[in-house]
Amino acid sequence: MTILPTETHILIFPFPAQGHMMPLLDLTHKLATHGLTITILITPKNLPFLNPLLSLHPSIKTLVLHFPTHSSIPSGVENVKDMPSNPVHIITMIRILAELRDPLLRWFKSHPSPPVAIISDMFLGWTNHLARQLNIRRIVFSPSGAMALSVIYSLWRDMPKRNQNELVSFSRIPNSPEFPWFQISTIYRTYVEGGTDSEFIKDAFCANLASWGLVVNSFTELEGVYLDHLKKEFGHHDHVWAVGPLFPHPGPSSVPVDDVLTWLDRCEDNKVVYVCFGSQTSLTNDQMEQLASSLGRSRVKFIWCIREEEHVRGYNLIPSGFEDRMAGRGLIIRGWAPQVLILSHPAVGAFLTHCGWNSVLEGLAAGVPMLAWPMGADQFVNASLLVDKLKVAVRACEGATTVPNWEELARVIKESVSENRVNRERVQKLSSVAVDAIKDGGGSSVKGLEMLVQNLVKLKLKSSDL
Ligand SMILES: O=c1ccn([C@@H]2O[C@H](COP(=O)(O)OP(=O)(O)O[C@H]3O[C@H](CO)[C@@H](O)[C@H](O)[C@H]3O)[C@@H](O)[C@H]2O)c(=O)[nH]1
Repeated sequence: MTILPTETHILIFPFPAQGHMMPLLDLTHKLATHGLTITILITPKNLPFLNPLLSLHPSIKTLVLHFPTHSSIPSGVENVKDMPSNPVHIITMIRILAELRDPLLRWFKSHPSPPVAIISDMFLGWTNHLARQLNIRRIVFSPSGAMALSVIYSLWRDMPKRNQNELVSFSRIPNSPEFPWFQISTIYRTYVEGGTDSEFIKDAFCANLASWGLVVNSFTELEGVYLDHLKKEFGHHDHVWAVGPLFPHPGPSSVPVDDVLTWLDRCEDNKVVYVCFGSQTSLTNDQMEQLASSLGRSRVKFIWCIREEEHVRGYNLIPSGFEDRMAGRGLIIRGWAPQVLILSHPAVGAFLTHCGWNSVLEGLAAGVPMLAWPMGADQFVNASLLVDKLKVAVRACEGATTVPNWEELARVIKESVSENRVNRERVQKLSSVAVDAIKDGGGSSVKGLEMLVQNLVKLKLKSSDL
């Protein structure tokens, strides 16, 4: 019996944070291109994020479920981007989404041809329990890289405690990485044995490990050793698929995209520093002041994207008069910048980044050397991959609360666009490897995606046999 991809129905369940949603939506686009029948679970306020995807694939259905209410999430907020940048809020978001379990269960039970698998974000581990109850498969989607995911899994499985030398060692992971305690993800560091939220999160990560499959936004040529490690840890060797780099689809920008590109067109190649800390991170006003001083004194051209977070005082304040003083030399974007377009412009010579995994992949794919300022989550692991292993970045600063010294930062920024940059050639080589990985007709991630599709179609075949 042959099953067509269109007869295979899957449910996509993104976690509502830009850095998690956007790569999963690109994966969804690729799965739809392979002909699968897809439903995406979304809450009302996040629905507009699907517009670019739905206009490309009108056949994709949405399952819109009301966002659960919670005393610490203001009414109307349904996405991490609208919450203050604090890991506590992410934990609340992870916890509260589990309340969608019952409505989701009812939807499955009433659907004439329900999905045979759920592909859900790694922050939605509870969906594995639901999938078991429904006798279907759950596939974890990791928006983080394979090295970072190896560290995350290792933490929740082995539960290392804070020790005297403040160093956590991961001896089973290739190259035995070690990280100081403060660089370990806050979600793990704030774990309290027996605590309701903590035990829920622990159970969710263990459920990820027990899931049927794993899709990673990475590619073999970049993280092969860590992908192999995950395959061993995961137990199902052939159920780990690397499909990256995945990219965000063009969405709304806070400034006219043409204005930004025209501004860049007027700059010399490789001379502009692009500064952006992702969709969740805000700088304190002290950090803003030092960063502004270092950009100002370094005399480089720059684009600085600053997250808009109107409701939080003490953050994201641009020093008075700075913008006027920098007119012509620096472009400040408040809100959302067209990051992928900026990075791929030849004028951009360096990227000061918090090392969120999407930014890392976008910087690599564009062949732009990076200045690493990891702040939290998986970013210290990503920074160590970039700086120590791949040697395509240098350290600029580290820590969410660290106030950099402007002179030191100005020096690093200035050097990043100087003539004698050492790591530009290396990152440009990696860029072509990244592009090859997603090239039709043999790219490693294209093959990964095909294997994933085949496995999903086989699931339908098995369910039809029952
Ligand atoms: O003005 C902006 C700001 C961001 N982006 C895009 O937003 C994404 C940001 O993702 P990422 O760089 O990964 O940062 P975060 O938003 O901080 O992502 C969270 O999710 C990532 C994936 O798990 C983790 O690696 C990070 O540590 C975590 O903070 C990227 O695609 C950017 O291109 C824009 O297009 N314009």
